[in-house]
Parts: sequence; structure tokens; C-alpha cells
Amino acid sequence: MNELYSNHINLNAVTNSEFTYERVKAIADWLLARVDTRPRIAIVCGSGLGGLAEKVQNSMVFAYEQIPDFPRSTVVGHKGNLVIGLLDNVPVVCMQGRFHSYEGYSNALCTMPMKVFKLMGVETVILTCAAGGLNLSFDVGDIMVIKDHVAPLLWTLQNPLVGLNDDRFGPRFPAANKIYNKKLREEFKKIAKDKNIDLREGVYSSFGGPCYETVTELRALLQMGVDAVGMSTANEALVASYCGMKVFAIALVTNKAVIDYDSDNHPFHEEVIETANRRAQVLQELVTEFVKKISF
Ligand SMILES: O=P(O)(O)O[C@H]1O[C@H](CO)[C@@H](O)[C@H]1O
Ligand SMILES: Nc1nc2[nH]cnc2c(=O)[nH]1
Repeated sequence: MNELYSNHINLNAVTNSEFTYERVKAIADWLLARVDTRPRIAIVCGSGLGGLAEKVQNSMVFAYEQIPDFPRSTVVGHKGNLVIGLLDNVPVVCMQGRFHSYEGYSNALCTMPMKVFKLMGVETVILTCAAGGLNLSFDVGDIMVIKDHVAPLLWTLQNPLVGLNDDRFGPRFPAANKIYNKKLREEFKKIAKDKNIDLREGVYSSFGGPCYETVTELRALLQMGVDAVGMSTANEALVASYCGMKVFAIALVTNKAVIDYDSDNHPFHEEVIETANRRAQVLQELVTEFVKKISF
């Protein structure tokens, strides 16, 4: 098991080509052989947001290290479990923790679970993440529906789709202008409105991390129209959409991006986790309701 990890010295060099259709199918089949549930919705829990997975009932919990060829979670706030079961009676597969390139994983490896979901029969992927709020009108604790992304890593050979393409997953040259499904965004906004929960909508940008951004980087992003910044999600959204799944993503604004050169403030992960814990319940409520709505 996990031959890849023992043979590879540099997991940051694992490309798309390493995860052949057959290899990904073997992971999907391994999981499907162990559960009765057939999820059509996958949920990725971001930093501090893994509590949602605990709401899943009749669940089978697989630690990532149990699953053949799966990477391991190394970040605080990412438990590292794949949870399969029922969220308010809707069959789901839930990543309680995701993979980031700053953990030393290539983007191909970080996003490999999206392909597993595809081969498990998943049709819709819901991504959640923690992010720094850049839009000047955003407050800590705001929930932002992601409508587009700017992801400089994906402009490079760290694009997760680099390598031999297998058309059974998706096309060689996928479009990226409609990754975040409009109907799903509208549906989610309706749910929030009915519950009197304020929402934001905007553009997410992801960097490789693990450092947070410099003031000048943030100012440049602001000029580009970016509203929130993180270190994940865009890569997963791209691959999920490439595989033909519908994508919906939300960012929780866990801290304010510092765009003043002389400010004494700075972002730190404990604050990110603390805000996520504080807002987890609202987020869980919205996502659960959303899952119910879109399951029909
Ligand atoms: O995107 P998620 O995993 O939610 O977490 C965000 O928060 C962490 C930094 O505090 C980074 O991992 C960043 O990507
Ligand atoms: N890159 C980045 N990731 C984050 N995750 C949570 N907050 C932030 C932030 O301010 N910047």
C-alpha cells in the first residue's frame, strides 16, 4: 500500500501522469467496496471547518493513511479523514482536511481526490476554505461565495492538469471561465436569504503558501479585483470542473488582509482556526440545507 510514497523522494514532483485512470479507479473502487452509500455530492472541509464531517450520520471514516495512494494531512485544523455517510439523509463523501502545495505536495497530488470523487459517481463538489479578506468592505466572519479565481500557481507547471491527458477524466484544454456553477451560487444565496444570513460574493485568489502575502502582493491583488485570498480551493475547483462535476465554493473570511505597510497587525493560523470555529455552525447550517436542496 502507498507504494508511491515510499518510492518518491519528492512528492512535489508527482504529476498528473502518475495518477492514471486505472490508479485513481483502484482508489475509488477500494472505497466503494467498503461502503453501501453511493454519494453524488462531495464536500471538502477547509481549515477549522471539519466539524461538518462530524454531522455525517451512519458514517464510515477512513483515515487518509488507510486509503491506498492517498496523501496525508499535516496541517492543524485538517484532521485527515474521508467520511462517507448521510448528511441529513443525503449521501455524501466528505474530506475532513485537504492537501496543500505548501505541505510539499504537487497540485496534481493535492487535487487527485477530485478524480477519485468523479470515479465514485460524484456529480457536485462543494469546496469550503478559510481566506484573508481583501475587499475593504469585508469583515472577519463573512462568508463569500466564490464566483471566480486568480491562481498564479496554476499559470505554471504546477497546474494540476499538466502531464499526459486522459480524456476519460476530461478534455486536454478545459475552459476555466465557468468553473463556479451559477445555478448553485444562486441556490445558495437563496438559502442564506431565507435564513437572514448575510453573504458576500467575490473573487478568490490562491497562492502556494505557507507564508501569507506581502503588502504589495495584496495591493496588486486588490487592483485585480480579488476579494479574498487563500492557499487552496482554486486547484480543486479547476480539476473538479475539468472532470465534468459541478463546482460550488465558499470562503470564510477568517482574517483581514493587511494592506497598510506600517500596520502592526499580521495574519496567523491560530486566528484563522479561531474564526473558523466561531463561524462553523452557521456554515454547517447553510451547507447542510444546500446539500438537501441540490440532492433532488
Ligand atoms: O484553504 P484552507 O485549507 O481552508 O486553509 C487556509 O488557511 C491556512 C492558513 O491559515 C491555509 O491552509 C489556507 O489555505
Ligand atoms: N494566503 C492566505 N491564506 C489564508 N488563509 C486564511 N487567511 C489567509 C490569508 O490571509 N492569506
